[in-house]
Amino acid sequence: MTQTIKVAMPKGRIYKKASELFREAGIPVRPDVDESRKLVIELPEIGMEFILAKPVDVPTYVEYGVADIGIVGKDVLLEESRDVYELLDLGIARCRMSVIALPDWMPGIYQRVATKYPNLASQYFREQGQQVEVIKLNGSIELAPLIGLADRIVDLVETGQTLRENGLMERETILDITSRLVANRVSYRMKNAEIQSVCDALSKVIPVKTGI
Ligand SMILES: Nc1ncnc2c1ncn2[C@@H]1O[C@H](COP(=O)(O)OP(=O)(O)OP(=O)(O)O)[C@@H](O)[C@H]1O
Ligand SMILES: O=P(O)(O)OC[C@H]1O[C@H](OP(=O)(O)OP(=O)(O)O)[C@H](O)[C@@H]1O
Repeated sequence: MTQTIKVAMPKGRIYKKASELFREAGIPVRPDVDESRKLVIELPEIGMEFILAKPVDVPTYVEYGVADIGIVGKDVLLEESRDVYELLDLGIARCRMSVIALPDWMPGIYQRVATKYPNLASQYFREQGQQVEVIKLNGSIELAPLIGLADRIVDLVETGQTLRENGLMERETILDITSRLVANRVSYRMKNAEIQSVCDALSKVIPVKTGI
């Protein structure tokens, strides 16, 4: 007998691309989450259930096994350090994590860095031998150097539009990012055939890397 697979899907910007990928793989997830407030979507006809979560919480749901698999950006996966299996690079929501500053930024003795990713940023600057104070923010990170909260920021860059419109410069790239399919360790053993078949279906429709 096949068992139901619970999937933690990130709401927000990844949802559209991830749901498109599922539909291309023959799994009929609803294309748009904005029109409804329903957070659990059951698809008993194909033995799947979708949980719509805040992106940063996806690894938590998967680690605790309330979702068998989930979709999450590599940025969040590394920042959260949850105990999950990374199964597939889905090639969607491609961007990079970079160190960013105003054009006149100069290295100084006492430096502050603002970011949504305090763990990754602290590790990066430690490895670079740079002593910095990391300040955690939850969004609009590019504001921090503009209004004097921080000297530099660590944030995501996709098109570069946010940097251009705020007169900021990318100094170094830390990491290339895409969304990943992750699995709970126990589910991966107990529901292996079902998880593997989702994996196989998705891997056939992963977009080919173009550019950046
Ligand atoms: N500009 C971008 N281009 C491509 N991918 C991005 C971009 N910004 C974020 N991502 C990816 O999408 C994921 C979710 O983005 P983000 O954290 O901005 O969430 P959101 O969808 O806006 O929801 P929330 O703000 O509620 O967390 C990130 O973890 C990252 O992997
Ligand atoms: O290079 P771009 O194409 O301009 O994309 C980069 C921007 O996208 C993300 O912000 P998001 O839209 O998630 O807003 P927030 O982090 O400020 O909430 C990221 O934090 C950058 O600010």
